[in-house]
Amino acid sequence: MVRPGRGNRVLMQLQLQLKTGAALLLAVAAGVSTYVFLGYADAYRQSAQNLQTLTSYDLVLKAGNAVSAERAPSNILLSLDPDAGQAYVSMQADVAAARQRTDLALSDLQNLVAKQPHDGQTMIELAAARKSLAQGRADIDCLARHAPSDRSPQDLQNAIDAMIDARTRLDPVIQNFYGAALRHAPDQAGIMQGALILSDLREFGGRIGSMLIVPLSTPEPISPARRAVIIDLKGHIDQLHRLLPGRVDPASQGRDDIDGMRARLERGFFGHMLSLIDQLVAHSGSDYGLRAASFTRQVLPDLMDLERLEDLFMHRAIAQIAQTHRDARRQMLLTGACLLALFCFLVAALRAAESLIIRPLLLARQEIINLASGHLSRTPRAGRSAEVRALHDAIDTLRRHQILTTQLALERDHLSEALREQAYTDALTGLLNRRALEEVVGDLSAAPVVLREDRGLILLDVDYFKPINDEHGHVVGDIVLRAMADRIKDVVPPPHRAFRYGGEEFAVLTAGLSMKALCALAESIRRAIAGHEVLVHNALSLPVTASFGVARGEAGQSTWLNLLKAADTALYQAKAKGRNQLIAADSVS
Ligand SMILES: Nc1nc2c(ncn2[C@@H]2O[C@H](COP(=O)(O)OP(=O)(O)OP(=O)(O)O)[C@@H](O)[C@H]2O)c(=O)[nH]1
Repeated sequence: MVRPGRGNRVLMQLQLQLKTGAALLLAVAAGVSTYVFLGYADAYRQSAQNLQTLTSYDLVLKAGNAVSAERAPSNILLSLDPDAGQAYVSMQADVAAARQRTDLALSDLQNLVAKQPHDGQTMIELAAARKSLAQGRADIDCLARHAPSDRSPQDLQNAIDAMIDARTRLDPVIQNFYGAALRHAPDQAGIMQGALILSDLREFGGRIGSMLIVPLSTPEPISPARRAVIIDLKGHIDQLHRLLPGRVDPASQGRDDIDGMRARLERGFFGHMLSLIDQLVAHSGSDYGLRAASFTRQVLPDLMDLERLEDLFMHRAIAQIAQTHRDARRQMLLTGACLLALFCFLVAALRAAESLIIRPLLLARQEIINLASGHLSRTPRAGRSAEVRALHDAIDTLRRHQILTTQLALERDHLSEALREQAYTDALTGLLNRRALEEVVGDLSAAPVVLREDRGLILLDVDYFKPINDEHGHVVGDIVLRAMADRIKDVVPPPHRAFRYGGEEFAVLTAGLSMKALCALAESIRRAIAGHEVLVHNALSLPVTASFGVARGEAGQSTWLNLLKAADTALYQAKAKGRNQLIAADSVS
């Protein structure tokens, strides 16, 4: 039995399961991808912040170095005579260039501090540093305009101290940025600390040199106070030297990388410069053999090496963070792209499952239902996969079988109908036979059957038929019988029915006719028979008559047996009365 509702539900459930499965898969994938994506997004955001922090830290170190470095050309200028000509003018230009670099670095730093949420103290310290720097520069410019002999040692020292003070004012600013950088990029702490140490070494080395400018310029012995400062600074330098990271390999001294610079520092700053200072301190009070300008020029390359190494340190740290930043961005984009691709794949898979599986199954199911319901024509199909094609082949086989079965059933019905007709038809006349009448009347030997509706029965028998047979033969007799049947057929209208009752005897069974109408019908038959001779062939035509017995039974009162008896008796009477006439029986019980 076909159950369309259930089949539909199964397919709907399959569709729902597919969608639920895909949604679950997508949710899990989305969850995992989002987790990974957020991780990379966080790393991306963090690395961007770290990069910003390190860049800012680099900026503040550069500003500190610029302030420290500005002292070298200033110190040389203070040891030159304004009448020295080109050397003086050239050094003035160097000082101006150094000041420009310092101003630029400080402006960058100030802009940075203004943008970032640092405490107001940083701005105050920065302003104080600029103020000291301006003071130092004014003092230097003032002193530089006078002949060396007119420059008092104290004024010189004041100018140098103002420049040192400017750098000292920057220390808390640098510490602030260092602390922030450590918090944001703790994995770069070693490099950042190394850079800070180098910046401090640059400053302390510069300060020792500055402590010697006045004695070398005057020249005069190094005062105990200056000596104490120099010893203190050397102590700091020793401490920082021990903390300075990096492997010292003399073999790498010629290279420009971190190891090369580190090796050069050992030989230059920690070797040559500190030895030179020790020598000058040891010669205090005698001839130093060196003036301030040449001293400064000798130690300047060692100090600049400190700056270069610091640059290398910071560059490496920034490059590493920048790489992390790029990696995080790439991974973030990759994860996002994978998530999108997965989403598109699942949607496409769902759509494909719907068009390649669900829809073909639904259509195939409908086609099977149609076949089962007797609609044998092909319905629209979908799907090209081998499995669906196999299903369609199976449906086609089923259709062919259904068509064959239907044809066989039709043929069987036709055959049954033909057999049935044959069984109830008289072969000679084509009228219904006696068996057909008995089918209506029932078994007369059993209990009498009362009529369920008004019935009329006309029995007619051909008169003197035996002589026809005898005289002309049975073939002619058969022709006469067929002619009788044709005339009866012509006269008896449906739904009344005519039968060949046996031999040369016929019966007409009517329903719902009154006795008068019944007699009129019998009379019509009689006239149709008696009115024209039967044309056997061109040379022979035979006059034929028949006798009629007519009876009528009423529904619920008469029985079939009595109706037949009454009609038969009436026929007998008609024969007896001379034939070619009809006799109507009395009411039948
Ligand atoms: N040719 C032919 N003759 C048949 C057929 N069936 C019965 N007969 C003949 O019909 C004849 C009937 O004759 P009867 O019973 O003596 O009746 P009748 O000669 O018609 O005389 P009444 O009926 O008394 O007028 C018989 O000779 C049967 O052989 C048939 O199918 N074909």
